[in-house]
Amino acid sequence: MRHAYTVEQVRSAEAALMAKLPPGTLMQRAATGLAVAVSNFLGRTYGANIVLLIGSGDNGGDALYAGARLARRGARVTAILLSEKVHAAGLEAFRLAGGRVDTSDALAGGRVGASDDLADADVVLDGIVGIGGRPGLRPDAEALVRRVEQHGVPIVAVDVPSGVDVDTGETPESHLNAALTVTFGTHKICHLVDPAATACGPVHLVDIGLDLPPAEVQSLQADDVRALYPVPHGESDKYSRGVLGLMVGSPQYPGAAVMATAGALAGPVGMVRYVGSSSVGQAVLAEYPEVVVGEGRVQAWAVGSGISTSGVDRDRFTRLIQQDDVPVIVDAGAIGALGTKHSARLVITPHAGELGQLLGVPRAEIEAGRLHYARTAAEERQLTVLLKGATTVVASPDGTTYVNPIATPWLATAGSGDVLAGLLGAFLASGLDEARAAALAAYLHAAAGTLASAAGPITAMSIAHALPAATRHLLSS
Ligand SMILES: NC(=O)C1=CN([C@@H]2O[C@H](COP(=O)(O)OP(=O)(O)OC[C@H]3O[C@@H](n4cnc5c(N)ncnc54)[C@H](OP(=O)(O)O)[C@@H]3O)[C@@H](O)[C@H]2O)[C@@H](O)CC1
Ligand SMILES: [K+]
Repeated sequence: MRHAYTVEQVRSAEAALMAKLPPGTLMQRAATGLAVAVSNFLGRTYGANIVLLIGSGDNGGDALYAGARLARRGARVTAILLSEKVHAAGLEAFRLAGGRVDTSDALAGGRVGASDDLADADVVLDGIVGIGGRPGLRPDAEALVRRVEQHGVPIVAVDVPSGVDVDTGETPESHLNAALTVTFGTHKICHLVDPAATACGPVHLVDIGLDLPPAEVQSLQADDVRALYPVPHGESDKYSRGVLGLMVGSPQYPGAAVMATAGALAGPVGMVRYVGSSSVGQAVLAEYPEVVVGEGRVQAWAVGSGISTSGVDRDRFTRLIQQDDVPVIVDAGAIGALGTKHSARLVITPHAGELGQLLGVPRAEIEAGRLHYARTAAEERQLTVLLKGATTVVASPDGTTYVNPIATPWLATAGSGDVLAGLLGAFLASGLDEARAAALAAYLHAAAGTLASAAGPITAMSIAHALPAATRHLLSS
């Protein structure tokens, strides 16, 4: 599991550890890990041209100490100071190691020399601001960063890409985009949550020995998927593996029922029941003869994919969400049919527009604050939210939050959400709790999309068809 923490949690863990160690130990651990990561990124150190952008805090201190190490190993390292006040001991160590300080009118924004340094750089280290910063780049920093981008020089962000909101993953102001982020002690929320997560690039974690409380945000990794996946055993039968009821698809969108069924049958479920109009039932049977069409006992329901809100059978839906023994996935049109009260355990699977409608918030605001709004909806409505998007967020009413680590823009294809609803239903019917079922489904759906897209553009059915191979690969690796 990958865990992410708030700045406050990181600061108090750092303070507790620093109290037990000689002064400066943590920064030296951070700087050593950073220098190694930069060397690995470059593939060489001797002779490399490295530029440091240095802000006023300890983030700049990390970069200066790492720069000193790289200079001692033969790199040509130049620091551009963005503040009159920088980490004094770090600057001294940097100078002693042979590091150069670019003084070319740096604070006034002229930067003739800085421009030359940047044009020749193999990499730029962003030590402008770390977890102590406010979102946004100041004009000086912004001008330099844009120049780095113009020269096409890759940026390694120290701890976090400067400008992002560390605790929310939001990017309300200008920020930089890193080719690699090297962070210390633990992941922070901006490393996992978009849009900031995209700005981080790959994230390399340097262990500095922090002792941390339970995490704010978690992200499943391949070994978690292996541990959680309900693999059938010798005593399993179709009922104990779980029966999923699908109330999805409509005469207008019969394909949604076929795609949700495809997703469900590629999951861990023992049996799928279809309940709905006979023409849609026939379409499902034509593709999947193993489906049982008609009423009967189920361990979970998936409702709403391929049904408009006006097409939802309100009486039936209200009864489903007022019982308390069978969890219900509420997708697409059914999200719009949700009232304020329910007794069943619910998982809603909106995209940003649907969540916006539910909360009365513009779609763009949801996109910019995905974590916040997923959590708000989960808490206010007392249900689990799987918010679809480039990075899928799962938030449950008790605060447990997962962020899907795999993003593939190819997943944005018609019917992809129907496959996901079916797959999620399969995990829920197999007995997993809502948050884990949603996190697993999002992970495998994205893994299957990634696998399928290796051969080019994908359709929803190709995602479903790649699910068994993606699952097999994960379970056997
Ligand atoms: N603590 C530890 O044990 C360890 C910490 N470590 C490292 O320390 C980092 C945190 O250091 P930190 O607390 O000094 O904060 P940091 O982010 O460098 O600077 C904050 C200052 O920047 C300024 N500023 C604010 N917003 C800004 C903006 N948008 N753009 C530009 N400037 C802005 C503002 O000062 P001002 O300029 O306003 O006077 C503010 O005071 C952490 O990320 C990690 O790298 C590691 O060594 C591991 C051990
Ligand atoms: K930084």
